[in-house]
Amino acid sequence: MNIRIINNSKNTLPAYETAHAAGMDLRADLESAIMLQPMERKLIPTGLHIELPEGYEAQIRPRSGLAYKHGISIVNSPGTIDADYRGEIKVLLVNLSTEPFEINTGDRIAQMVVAKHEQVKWTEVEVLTDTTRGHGGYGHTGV
Ligand SMILES: O=c1ccn([C@H]2C[C@H](O)[C@@H](COP(=O)(O)OP(=O)(O)OP(=O)(O)O)O2)c(=O)[nH]1
Ligand SMILES: [Mg+2]
Repeated sequence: MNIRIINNSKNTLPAYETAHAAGMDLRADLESAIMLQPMERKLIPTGLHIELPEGYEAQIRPRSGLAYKHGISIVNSPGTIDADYRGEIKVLLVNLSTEPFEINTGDRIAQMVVAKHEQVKWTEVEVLTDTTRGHGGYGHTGV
């Protein structure tokens, strides 16, 4: 599918790194390098604006390599880009390690998965259909 995009950064457009990748890597769009101190969070600009079709969302997810090697994650993971959002896509990074982490413009900081979603209409009732699970949850089948 084609999606309209504005790229106000000097970075290449987000791209799938392998043939069947689900996510496109997003790159930081910065005027100068940023340091993320331990437990600090910062909203990182990408310079990108997109026009998703109705019925689609984009999810902003952490990259496992950055998470494993440097403790870099996303506070609101997965971030949600709504189809009617026209603002700049930003990534809310957090440094969960004990070492400062430097981010430079062009660094691949997150990945974006475009997915279909439903919008539901509620049918309000007094009783829900019974199931074997019922109210069981939070490990009620064992750990
Ligand atoms: O990681 C993110 C999450 C959100 N957004 C943008 C796109 C999204 O459509 C909008 C609103 O996000 P969300 O609904 O998660 O935030 P909110 O706190 O509910 O704000 P709003 O009241 O604007 O919906 O912010 C981003 O750029 N990056
Ligand atoms: Mg919202």
